[in-house]
Amino acid sequence: MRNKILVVGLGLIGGSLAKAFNKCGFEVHAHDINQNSIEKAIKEGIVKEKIEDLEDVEDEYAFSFICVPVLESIGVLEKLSSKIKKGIITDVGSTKAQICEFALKNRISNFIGGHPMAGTEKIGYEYSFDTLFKGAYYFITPLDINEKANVQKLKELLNTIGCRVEEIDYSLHDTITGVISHLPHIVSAALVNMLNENSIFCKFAGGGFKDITRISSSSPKMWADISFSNKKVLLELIDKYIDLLINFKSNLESDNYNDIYSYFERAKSIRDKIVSDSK
Ligand SMILES: NC(=O)C1=CN([C@@H]2O[C@H](COP(=O)(O)OP(=O)(O)OC[C@H]3O[C@@H](n4cnc5c(N)ncnc54)[C@H](O)[C@@H]3O)[C@@H](O)[C@H]2O)C=CC1
Ligand SMILES: O=C(O)C(=O)Cc1ccc(O)cc1
Repeated sequence: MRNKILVVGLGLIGGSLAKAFNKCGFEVHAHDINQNSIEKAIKEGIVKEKIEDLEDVEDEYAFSFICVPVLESIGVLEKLSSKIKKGIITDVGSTKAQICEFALKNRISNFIGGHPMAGTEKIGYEYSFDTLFKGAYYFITPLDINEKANVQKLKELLNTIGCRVEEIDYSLHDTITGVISHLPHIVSAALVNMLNENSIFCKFAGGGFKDITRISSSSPKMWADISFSNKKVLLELIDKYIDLLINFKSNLESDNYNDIYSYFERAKSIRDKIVSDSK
């Protein structure tokens, strides 16, 4: 049991975890509704066993990772928690309040929420790679019902694949990721949605446009799920964002050069600091 890991959802994140754990000597079993990714992973020697149906899961895993889109995660947790009683169940979902509140309500004390702050705009196992989490922040959101020893075990596992683990309250997590990840995806998609596929705008879209819109090539299912799962936070953030634009618009209308200058100056200084601090 000590070296067995189950991955449910063998896409970009599940596949990258499977590859990283396999490299560290763990035996990985996997379940996915898409058989192609599992078969490829078995051929590559990344996954040892395919789990056809979650009803058949044995209580033999030290860790089970739920790596499906967030609105699917609770259903998977419900099934897994009826089978896995000894090992730790965790997830990688981009939102944490919904699943943690489900675990609290149902007293699933072996569930610890998680979220790697690493990824790409690509979808599926074929784009997964074993070093995705190396040096990346990885949030975990322990609950009062969790055993401290289990939280420690999860941290140690994540450290072995190179993650910088940060413990955080699940609700604060959703506010932070709303600001730095979820709202930017909505804005990025809005900029692209201002064009239409054949327009002359697309022809001339250059480096800057491609930089700010790279993430709009991400999975629509994943981002629709995240939007609904973090609805309350996002509704507030969208209002704040609209206020910023309205303020910019009114400064432009009234030829207020100084405030328009300050808008860009403030953004440059914050952005430059983010980049230099992360070096
Ligand atoms: N893509 C990214 O950059 C990041 C994603 N996440 C989170 O990771 C999770 C997975 O995302 P990705 O790996 O990017 O998506 P993905 O689309 O590459 O992989 C998801 C996999 O889950 C499978 N799946 C879907 N529903 C299922 C179900 N009910 N039962 C079993 N398998 C099911 C799909 O067939 C697919 O193989 C999401 O919750 C997302 O919020 C977290 C950090 C970064
Ligand atoms: O491609 C990118 O830069 C991302 O934004 C990756 C990402 C997507 C979702 C997450 O919850 C965390 C990271």
